[in-house]
Amino acid sequence: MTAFDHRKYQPFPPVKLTDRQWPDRVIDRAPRWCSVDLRDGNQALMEPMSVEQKKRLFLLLVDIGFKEIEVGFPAASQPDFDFLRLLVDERLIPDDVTVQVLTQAREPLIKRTFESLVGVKSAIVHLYNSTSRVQREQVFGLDTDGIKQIAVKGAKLLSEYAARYPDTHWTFQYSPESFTGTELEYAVEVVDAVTEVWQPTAQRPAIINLPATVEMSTPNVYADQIEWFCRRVARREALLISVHTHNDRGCGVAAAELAVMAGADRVEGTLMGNGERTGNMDIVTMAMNLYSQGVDPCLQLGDMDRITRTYKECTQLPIHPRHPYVGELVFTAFSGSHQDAINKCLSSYNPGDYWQVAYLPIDPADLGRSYQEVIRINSQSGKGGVAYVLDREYGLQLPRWMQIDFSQAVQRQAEQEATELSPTAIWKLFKQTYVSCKLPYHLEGYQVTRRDKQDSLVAEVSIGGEPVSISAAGGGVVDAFVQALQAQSDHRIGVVEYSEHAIGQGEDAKAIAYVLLSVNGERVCGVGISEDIVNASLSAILSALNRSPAAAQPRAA
Ligand SMILES: CC(=O)SCCNC(=O)CCNC(=O)[C@H](O)C(C)(C)COP(=O)(O)OP(=O)(O)OC[C@H]1O[C@@H](n2cnc3c(N)ncnc32)[C@H](O)[C@@H]1OP(=O)(O)O
Ligand SMILES: CC(C)C(=O)C(=O)O
Repeated sequence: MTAFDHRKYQPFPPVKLTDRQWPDRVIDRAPRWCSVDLRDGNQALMEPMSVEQKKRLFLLLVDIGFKEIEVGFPAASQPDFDFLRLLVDERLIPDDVTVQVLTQAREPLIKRTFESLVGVKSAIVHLYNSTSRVQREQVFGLDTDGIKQIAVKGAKLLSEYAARYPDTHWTFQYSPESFTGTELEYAVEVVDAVTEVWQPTAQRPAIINLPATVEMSTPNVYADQIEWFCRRVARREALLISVHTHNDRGCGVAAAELAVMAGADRVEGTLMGNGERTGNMDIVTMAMNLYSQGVDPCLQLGDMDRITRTYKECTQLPIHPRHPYVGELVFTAFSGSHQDAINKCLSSYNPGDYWQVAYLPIDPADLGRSYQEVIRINSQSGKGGVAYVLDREYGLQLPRWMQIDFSQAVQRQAEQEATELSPTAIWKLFKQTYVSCKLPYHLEGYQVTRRDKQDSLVAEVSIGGEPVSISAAGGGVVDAFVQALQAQSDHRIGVVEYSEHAIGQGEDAKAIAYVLLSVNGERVCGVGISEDIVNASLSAILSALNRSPAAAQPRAA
């Protein structure tokens, strides 16, 4: 028997709900969001945030548009208490933002919690106690009644203390902590007992938060739990059902999404999912998921650079490069077929169209990211990606046959170096491969005369170091030059493909010509770049000849 013995664990029991409604629902508007970065996120940090860091993160959360922010557990620590006082004393809480604070159901802690809130215009006091079987039996050593009494006692204390501070608009929140490990009938019983004390109304609702304190099942089971609870709980119309999921199984976002479909009105979570163990539900991901479905997330996430910078500075945590929507690499494709598809979709996308770009679920520009990073080149890349980089960085529009030719050189180089090739390295390789090869053929000068739709060309070419004058007439200068070269050598030379365009604009503009020659039946590409298009075209032909093994042995007459 190995230590990895699955019989140690038991499956999570399904919820008996045969007429569940949530699978057919869609989310068509954002839930009420509550950020718990400054509490649940903070309590999970190796070094909890300083007051100064908390202030910076709070201001960011306000700018993002959170209207409910859990700012701490003020009775638990002096920095949390001091931070709340700073928010009040420096008048940092906007009128449309409600701060939330967490407390256990113990009188000294509740008393201190209310003291920390003196002078706040509006606040949510969040009371919790664990209700799960494991906690009842092993942590608290109490039966179901004993645990319910903790909640009821706490609820009464909240009402009593709130009455002492009538200048603040109070909202009460209760969490049957470890809800996912609590029998549903019992969770309803405890919550009903709490709301019996508070007597919430539709005008003055209480928040009932149903946490997946530990994620214990697949998200559909959590959704069943939420739908079941919403159907059975008393005073449903006077309650805001909130969910607070953790990510132990990696499904924190999915669980919150399904829970909203199952009837939750409100979602608690943190930026980038920081929080206990594998983290809280990631609000950025859930909000961006909504956005990518055409639903307004009601959070301003466009300045993602500021969000990630502040997050990293305040939490001292890195962000994984593949973190949904936010990671450094999530808008980057290295692989060839992805690059090809992205390149094609981006070139046919017009602003105002629905976003339909393969492999990019959202427009990187919406998060302040650039198209620059979309395609990067390594040994997994293909011609489309290389062409995209050369176009984006250097204005080159490689014809397809040229893309195929050059991508082989890129592939070889990427494999040799076993690393990513930067745009500069690709450009250097392009010039080395096509433009800088000046032996044995080199163009020294030329003269063209056009008469009766015929170009007569006289060109000075150095062949293997020997200056040679060649001449011919043809339908165009390229045709004339090829004929002149052919007459000069033993080789059969034909132009299979030709393409040209300008690079840049104005005085600095250059011409680039691409050519695919057939030399004794063998295909070879060449490129010429020059201030003038004729020079570029002739140089492209010589570049191809220089690259042709057959023509590498010229017969200079
Ligand atoms: C899922 C969550 O994230 S819940 C939030 C968790 N966050 C934190 O704990 C961070 C801040 N906490 C703290 O700083 C401390 O725990 C404090 C200051 C709140 C309390 O510290 P202590 O008084 O030393 O108690 P401790 O945290 O060990 O609590 C254990 C005691 O409180 C009781 N208790 C725990 N939770 C609750 C609760 N919600 N309501 C009432 N009593 C509770 C336990 O039964 C235990 O009682 P016992 O001493 O009679 O055995
Ligand atoms: C206090 C509660 C809501 C909590 O943080 C949790 O259950 O994870």
